[in-house]
Amino acid sequence: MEPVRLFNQSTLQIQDCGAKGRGVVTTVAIPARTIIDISPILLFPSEEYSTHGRYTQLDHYTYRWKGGMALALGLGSMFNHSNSPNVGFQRDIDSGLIKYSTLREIHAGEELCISYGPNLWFPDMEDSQNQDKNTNNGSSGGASNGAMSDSEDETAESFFSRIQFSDDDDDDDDDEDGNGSS
Ligand SMILES: C[S@@+](CC[C@H](N)C(=O)[O-])C[C@H]1O[C@@H](n2cnc3c(N)ncnc32)[C@H](O)[C@@H]1O
Repeated sequence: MEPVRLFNQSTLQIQDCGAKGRGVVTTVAIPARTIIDISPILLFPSEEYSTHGRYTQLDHYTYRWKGGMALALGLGSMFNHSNSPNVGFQRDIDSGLIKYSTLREIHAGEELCISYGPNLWFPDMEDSQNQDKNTNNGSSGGASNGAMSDSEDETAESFFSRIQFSDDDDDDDDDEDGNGSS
């Protein structure tokens, strides 16, 4: 593999994003179509993932990948979901990397979000109905909310089909538009 230059992330920070848990926020404005991060991945072969990984915290963090499931190391695991994402991603299967780029101009202080696709496994806190519920219940929500129990009875097959991050080498252009659903 050729050496890959990574990015200085001094203008991005991880912070508490309320009911969504931690998220990535920019401290400066970023122009559209700017690469903001390149995350190397750790590949879990399909069998290992279906036997072990899916029963762990990885269940919240992995991307579909050729031959299994991939954990993005670094920022790639920290982007929350939005139905109107401001960041797209493109997988480089051969190099084991995911490249993240802005889809539009982003203002200082904005959270950077990708689209996980249509089949979310948690109540989307960007959805105003869920925000209301969260406020009314006084629930903290976030990465460990009860939504995961909804998937406990799923088969491995349905589990793999509900994970949003893009599944197909040929749909990288879609990913760039933030619509990299399976
Ligand atoms: C890849 S992790 C993102 C980082 C995570 N927020 C954290 O604190 O580690 C995905 C998890 O973040 C939470 N999440 C992401 N986007 C969300 C959203 N729009 N609404 C509610 N929860 C969200 C969910 O719990 C999901 O399983």
